Amino acid sequence: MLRSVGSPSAVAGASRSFAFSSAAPERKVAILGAAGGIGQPLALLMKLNPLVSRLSLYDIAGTSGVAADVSHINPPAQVAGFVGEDQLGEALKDADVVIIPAGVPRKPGMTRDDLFNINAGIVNSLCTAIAKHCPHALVNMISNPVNSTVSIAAKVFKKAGTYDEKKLFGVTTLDLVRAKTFYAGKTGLPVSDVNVPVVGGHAGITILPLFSQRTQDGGTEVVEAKAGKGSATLSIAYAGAVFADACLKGLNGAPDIVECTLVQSSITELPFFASKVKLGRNGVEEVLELGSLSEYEKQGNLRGSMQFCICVQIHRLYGVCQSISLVLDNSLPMMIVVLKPEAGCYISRTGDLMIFISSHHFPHLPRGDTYLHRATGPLDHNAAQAAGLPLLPPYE
Ligand SMILES: NC(=O)C1=CN([C@@H]2O[C@H](COP(=O)(O)OP(=O)(O)OC[C@H]3O[C@@H](n4cnc5c(N)ncnc54)[C@H](O)[C@@H]3O)[C@@H](O)[C@H]2O)C=CC1
Ligand SMILES: O=C([O-])CC(=O)C(=O)O
Repeated sequence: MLRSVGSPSAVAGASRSFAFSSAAPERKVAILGAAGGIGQPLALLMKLNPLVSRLSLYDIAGTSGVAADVSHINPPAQVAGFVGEDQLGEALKDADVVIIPAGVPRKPGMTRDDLFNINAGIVNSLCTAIAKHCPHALVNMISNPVNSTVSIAAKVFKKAGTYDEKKLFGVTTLDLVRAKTFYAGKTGLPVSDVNVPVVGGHAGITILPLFSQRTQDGGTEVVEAKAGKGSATLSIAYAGAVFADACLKGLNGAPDIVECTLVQSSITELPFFASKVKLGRNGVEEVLELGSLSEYEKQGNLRGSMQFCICVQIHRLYGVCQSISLVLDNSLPMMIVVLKPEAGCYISRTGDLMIFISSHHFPHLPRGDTYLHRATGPLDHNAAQAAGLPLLPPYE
């Protein structure tokens, strides 16, 4: 571990735009995955934030160098680097806000959901540690697929008895940042005059900006431009810093802090939905209504919601599945799931590949419980129950 020596701020006005008040209470922010492509510039931006008094940088490797480097910047936040699981508890202790960009980014040709298997495990173990060491912290989830990793975090916190729906956020701020930039670019308006709410989730058609396809495809645009060297890092570091700043302002009691973010919500039929949220001393103060939508937006919302439903199903399957991918068939989302062998015995007609969806796309897959009184079809009875999924109708 490496600790830096804090010095009084010699850089007057350095990135003061993130500040709310110089007489703010002491706040500790922890970044998990701090040595990565996002983690490093995010560490820099959080060091510049005068609302941060302690900055804790955690990763499985490489944080000593990042912490040493960032600690030399003048704003006064104390920086500490922590490496490896043994130091995770200390990294998290007393944190007010935990930001999680830990996990693998996608490569060209991949969807965010292709990252599920690896990142779900990472998020699972980090959230288990958060529940133990800083159960009251606000948690800002950046790791993809955000639509599912937020659900996994909720599940871990519920299991630990620490879940507070007001304190868990999927960071969708980059969608807003993009929407503002693209809209301003198109209209010639100053970006500071543009405000485009983006609702739904953070993947493809689940991202519902109110005007532009480009925001939905913004992530893919960067993935392709980086040609295998990762996904957006600098813009999401900026977006993550903007959102964390809003969280800190809310915690400190600043009035009227509203950001779009993915939270537990009852404004649609989905358990988690990104929309405008008022932030306060306890995290979420109010989830604001969507307001009126155009016909196009309503349609987008429907399609996005359908895909998002599948993300929710995925999170239920976590633990019994070996791999999951999503495909779009005639614009309808379909989930392809390969179960872990230990999830139960099942006879698969297509190797280990099982295709199903919770709705009516495949109503007649074989199941076998009518005559054999046990599952024999591709969707094993026990696995389905473990995943909390409805059983499919018997084979006819
Ligand atoms: N929410 C959003 O808007 C965005 C999300 N992302 C997502 O953020 C994630 C990170 O992206 P990058 O920083 O570019 O990836 P990266 O590979 O450059 O960095 C990830 C870091 O996570 C660390 N890590 C891995 N396992 C860990 C563990 N168990 N504990 C702590 N740290 C661990 C790695 O050592 C690495 O330093 C990806 O899943 C990416 O898809 C990326 C852009 C935007
Ligand atoms: O597209 C990706 O893989 C990373 C991401 O979430 C974004 O840039 O919005």
